[in-house]
Amino acid sequence: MASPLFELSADMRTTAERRRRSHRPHSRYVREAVPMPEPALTTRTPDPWLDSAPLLTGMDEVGAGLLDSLDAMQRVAASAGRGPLLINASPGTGKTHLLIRRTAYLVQELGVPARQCLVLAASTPGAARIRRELGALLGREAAAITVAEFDDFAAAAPPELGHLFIDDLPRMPMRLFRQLTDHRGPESDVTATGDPDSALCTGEPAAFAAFGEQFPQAHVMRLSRNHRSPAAVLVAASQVIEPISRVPGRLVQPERPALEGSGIGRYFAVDADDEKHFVATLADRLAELGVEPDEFAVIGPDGLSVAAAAEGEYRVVCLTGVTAEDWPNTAAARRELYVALGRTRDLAYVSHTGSGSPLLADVDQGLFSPFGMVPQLHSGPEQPRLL
Ligand SMILES: Nc1ncnc2c1ncn2[C@@H]1O[C@H](COP(=O)(O)OP(=O)(O)OP(=O)(O)O)[C@@H](O)[C@H]1O
Repeated sequence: MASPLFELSADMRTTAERRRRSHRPHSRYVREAVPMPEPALTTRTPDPWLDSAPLLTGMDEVGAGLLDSLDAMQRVAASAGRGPLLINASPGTGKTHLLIRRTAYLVQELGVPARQCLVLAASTPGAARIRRELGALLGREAAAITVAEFDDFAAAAPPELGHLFIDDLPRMPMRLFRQLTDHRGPESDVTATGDPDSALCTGEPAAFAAFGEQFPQAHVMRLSRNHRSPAAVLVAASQVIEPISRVPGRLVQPERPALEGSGIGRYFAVDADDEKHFVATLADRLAELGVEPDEFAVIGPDGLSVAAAAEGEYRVVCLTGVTAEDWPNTAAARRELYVALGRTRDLAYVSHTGSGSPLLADVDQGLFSPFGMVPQLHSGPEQPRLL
């Protein structure tokens, strides 16, 4: 049963009734007030080891300890031998998680000197995460590993020819890629990760494309198990990116537990004020359910940009202002929608006035839980038809 908290406010009901009354008699749609469904949140954080165990039979001796939290494909990639390696996989498949463990594994198990490792991340939070997790895995030895973000490193002196790890290669500026790789042979020790579909740049992500030319013998590995988002969000994100994907035919397998009612909430707002009211109501309800403010990302005119949100992952992502004007059917908007949905751990919402972005029409409508003033097919008397 829906909680009374999600009933529409009295003034919204009045607006709804006014609209219904003013509806033209031959119109096919009327709007019906639907209360917000109760947010479906996970209570359990998956245990990487238990969840991956059935697939790891026979592999449990490989990198025991350091690689325990990896699934089978991640473990194969993390423990690969020397030489160039490219992990091409979608958001939430654990590319960064894997890169960190590969670095630790090479240092601790294969004897690669820590001071010869250079790990580069696209952003400050990304570099901080890598530093923190390497510290937890390697202890004091981690301090000898250079971890930097692209922007800082671009200004620094060229590195020694050690093992190079690049997280989020599609975002690397081409000049930095050249600076780092021009003097390296085709069999150099370079591990890079990335999803070309997530690059918000216009045109091909140049450094990602150049990796294959610079290192033609690189092993390219794909990861299909998604450890971040629920199935409904993954399917919707795949349907949005599919027409323009740079990696056609990519498989995505959800690993997060499926929850009842865990579709994508779609709020049909009456106007801008109503949309703001919805976001505030949602924020209050999530707070009551124990969702911390930094676990709830509002993306839109009054919230984060997609690029800013792309640095993190959130239990709840709410995309506001998803209108035809602001989210037209363009490759850039499509990519942004794919990236934004991909930040979700538990629940995603989209909200808009009017009928919404045409990109939403590419998503299987059964994946949405519509609420607010939802258009309904009018079941009035049939119109006479010409024979
Ligand atoms: N094998 C695993 N078992 C359980 N959780 C995992 C596993 N691998 C990764 N995760 C978790 O899944 C989430 C996504 O991982 P991560 O951020 O490394 O993915 P990513 O592919 O780098 O994502 P993005 O491209 O969006 O930055 C994180 O919360 C991470 O802790």
